[in-house]
Amino acid sequence: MTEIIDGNAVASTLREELTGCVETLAAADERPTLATVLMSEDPASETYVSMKQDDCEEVGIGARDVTLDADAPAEDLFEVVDDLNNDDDVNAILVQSPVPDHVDYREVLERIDPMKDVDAFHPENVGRLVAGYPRYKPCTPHGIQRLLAAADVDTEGKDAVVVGRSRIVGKPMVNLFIQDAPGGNATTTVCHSRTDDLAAKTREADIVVAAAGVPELVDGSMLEEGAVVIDVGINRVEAEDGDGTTLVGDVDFESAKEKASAITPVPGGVGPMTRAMLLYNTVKATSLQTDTAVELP
Ligand SMILES: NC(=O)C1=CN([C@@H]2O[C@H](COP(=O)(O)OP(=O)(O)OC[C@H]3O[C@@H](n4cnc5c(N)ncnc54)[C@H](OP(=O)(O)O)[C@@H]3O)[C@@H](O)[C@H]2O)C=CC1
Ligand SMILES: Nc1nc(=O)c2c([nH]1)NC[C@@H]1CN(c3ccc(C(=O)N[C@@H](CCC(=O)O)C(=O)O)cc3)C=[N+]21
Repeated sequence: MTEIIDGNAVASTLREELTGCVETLAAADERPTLATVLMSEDPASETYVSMKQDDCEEVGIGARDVTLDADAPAEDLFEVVDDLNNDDDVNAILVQSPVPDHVDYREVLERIDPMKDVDAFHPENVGRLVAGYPRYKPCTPHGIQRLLAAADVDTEGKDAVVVGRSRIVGKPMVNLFIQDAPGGNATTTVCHSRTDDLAAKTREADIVVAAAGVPELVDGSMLEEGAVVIDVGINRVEAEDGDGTTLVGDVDFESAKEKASAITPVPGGVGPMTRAMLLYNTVKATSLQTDTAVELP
């Protein structure tokens, strides 16, 4: 039987556990606060940001939301980041990507206080991760590690193939998989758009993480029997019946399910875990900044 890994359930348990940490911090008068910054009129970005705010409310984390016009000057965004950096009531900052073309996202990321950088995209946090002593683990790959653990998948000694090498998913996933730490010690191959014969690579894998942004790129014919399949893709495509749009992953779920021993669905797989790990990092950030000990789940 193929296990369908329930990201909503794993995320919900984690949120419940984090509520206790938030209470501990609040009792010390240090209730965590996450600021999200949205500079986009993209409906998907608006949805994610509002979901993050609902999550915060559920676990008792304070939410600040800053919205900027997509055509505002880059300086406005820099100023918002500076103000949030200097605001002692804000523990965590997330600037939703993508930002408009006239804004250099790299400059934004370098400006965020690394202690408040709960995405873990600041070069200091990336460097720490690569060097093997992460402060914050990037939310999506960290969430994937938690999903694998919840499905009793031991990564040690396994062959993992990561499809995609982005800053947000592929690269940090590779870095977590190759750490000598729980959830790591996998022998890891990273594939991208110039990879020759992707199917030959994925067929060698015990664990496939698909994060290419290409609808249903990985299908059952590209998998070894018994592989564990993690679908990161969130692609809104036209519904097959021509009636509106529907969400599909980077994996062809139906054919992949026939081969996989365990697989994440879209929606309800990696997405909810990304959001839960953001709450986790916000709690961790608050604990680090205030020297208030919490037992992170
Ligand atoms: N569930 C979640 O929490 C999250 C989901 N996502 C989703 O995950 C997907 C990937 O996101 P993101 O990493 O930001 O995307 P990017 O577009 O930044 O990166 C995509 C990566 O996939 C590679 N790629 C593209 N086409 C192919 C192909 N045909 N074969 C092999 N590799 C390919 C690209 O290669 P190259 O570098 O050569 O261009 C690139 O490295 C998207 O659907 C996104 O919406 C993203 C973040 C969080
Ligand atoms: N600075 C920054 N940090 C991010 O972490 C970040 C970002 N920018 N930009 C965009 C991507 C994408 N991302 C998702 C988070 C949750 C879901 C999620 O919860 N998805 C639900 C369904 C969503 C829906 O219905 O549209 C699910 O998969 O079940 C999806 C995608 C975070 N991102």
